[in-house]
This record gives sequence, C-alpha cells and structure tokens, in this order.
Amino acid sequence: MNKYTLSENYLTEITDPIAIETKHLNVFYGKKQATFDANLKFPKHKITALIGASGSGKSTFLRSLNRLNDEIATVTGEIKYQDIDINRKNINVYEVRRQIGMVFQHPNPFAKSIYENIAFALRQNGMTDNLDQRVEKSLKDAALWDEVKDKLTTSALSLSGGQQQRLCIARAIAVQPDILLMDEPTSALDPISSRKIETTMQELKKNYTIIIVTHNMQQAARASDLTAFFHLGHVIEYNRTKKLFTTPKMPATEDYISGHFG
Ligand SMILES: Nc1ncnc2c1ncn2[C@@H]1O[C@H](COP(=O)(O)OP(=O)(O)OP(=O)(O)O)[C@@H](O)[C@H]1O
Repeated sequence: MNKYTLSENYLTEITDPIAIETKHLNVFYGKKQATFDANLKFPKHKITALIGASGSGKSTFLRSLNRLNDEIATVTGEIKYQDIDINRKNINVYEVRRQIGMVFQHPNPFAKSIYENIAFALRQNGMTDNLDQRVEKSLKDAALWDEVKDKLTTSALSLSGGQQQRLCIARAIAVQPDILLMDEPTSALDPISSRKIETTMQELKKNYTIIIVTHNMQQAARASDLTAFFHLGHVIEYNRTKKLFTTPKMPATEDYISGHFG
C-alpha cells in the first residue's frame, strides 16, 4: 500500500507563473491507455524533467503538449496554455507548434545548408524580415555560431551529431516559441556533446520554458529544476528535482532513481 495519496505526491506550492498545465490528461492508442489522468503544471523559465522506465508514457505525454499525437492517439482532458485549452478540436495546431517547439531524440536536420535549415523554418512561419540576423541569433543562442559561422552554406548533414542536434535546437528557437519540448535530446550523443547541450539549456531557460524527457538520471538531477516521475502511465510523483532525488515519497520513485528497475 502506498503511504501517500496521489495529491500529496504532487508539488502544490508552485508560486512561479505557469507556462502550461495539463488537467486530467489521458492518452489512448486505440483501446490501450498510455497516460492516465496527468495533472502537471510547468513553471515558466524552468527546466522540468520527465523521468520513468521505458514505456511509462513520458514521450506520449510530451508529444500531446503540442498536439503531435493528433493522428495516432486520442487525447482527452485539458492542456491549458495562455488561458486557452489547446487540446480543443478547433485549435490551430500549426500555431500551437510554433509556440511550443519540439526537439527530437535523433537530430533531424533537413538535407539543406546550415543557413537554410533555419531560414526555411523562418520563411515557413512568415518571419522573412532580417533573415540573416535571425539565423545568426538562433545559432548563437544554441551555442553553435562559433563553430559554423564560416561555413553557413555547407550541408547540415556534414556536421557532427552533437552539432546537428544544436542546429535542430537553433531551428526550433528561430521561430521564437514560448516552450521547448525535448524528447531525449542527448541520448544519441557522446557525453561531451550531451554536456554542451545541457549547458545550452541553462542559457535557453532564461527565455524559454523547457520540458525534457530523459533516461539519464544524472542529467535530470544536474540539469532540471523540477522532475516528474512516470510509472506505468501515471505521474506518481512531482517535485523540485533536489527533493525528488534526495527524499522521494514513493517507493517506486526511490527504486527507479536508485537503479532498482527501469
Ligand atoms: N504509436 C503508438 N501506437 C501504439 N502504442 C504506442 C505508440 N507509442 C507508444 N505506445 C505505447 O504507449 C506506452 C507508452 O509509450 P511511450 O513511448 O510514451 O513511453 P516512454 O516512457 O516515453 O518510453 P521510452 O522511454 O522507451 O521512450 C507504451 O506501452 C508504448 O508501447
């Protein structure tokens, strides 16, 4: 028997302004339910890590936040963003995805030049003024500018994996989103490239709210301000990262962070 009721395992004393919040979010792939009644508030300009064993529903939850599950799953419940429920049918999902950007597990630059990878995203969003400056700023913000400024016209595919991932971050932030979703953004990278992205995230959070799925406990402990622990599709504990890692309330959280399963 769990010693705590569900609500007691949720961080309740968040005083920071909230960027996005889910209320009773459920996700179904056909008859199979992958996320159960997720109620999470993500404070602005913080990094929140979503952790849990494989198949616990972290990516499913994350992808729901900018409606990437629309074609493959049924998502019920509310996703409150700027006082609007963006999970409603009549919402412009393209606008949602401009405001809530995504960086995927595997770097996925377009087969275009470094410059065009970003310029293309800007043009698609009608942001055609000051293109050069916008490209430069996003590459600087993603901590890639110094490495690529002399070869902007070369193919993005010639970059290393870590550089490609920072290019994808630059592409995501070029259109000035509010929130950046990151789905295991460093799992395909070497430790040095991973740390570089973590350092970049600390800079980015000054301007963005970041929600990151990670399997890497050290990364969650090092890089995030808050952590939500997913278990079998349920968010069973949510707290400030330091607290969750030092004094977890749930035995399942303790087992997971101490490496007993997952
Ligand atoms: N497109 C899909 N169709 C059907 N079932 C899916 C689909 N995507 C995920 N699932 C199922 O939903 C559950 C949650 O998967 P999800 O990928 O969200 O978990 P996760 O915690 O992100 O796992 P991982 O850490 O391995 O990426 C799993 O049982 C998975 O098999």
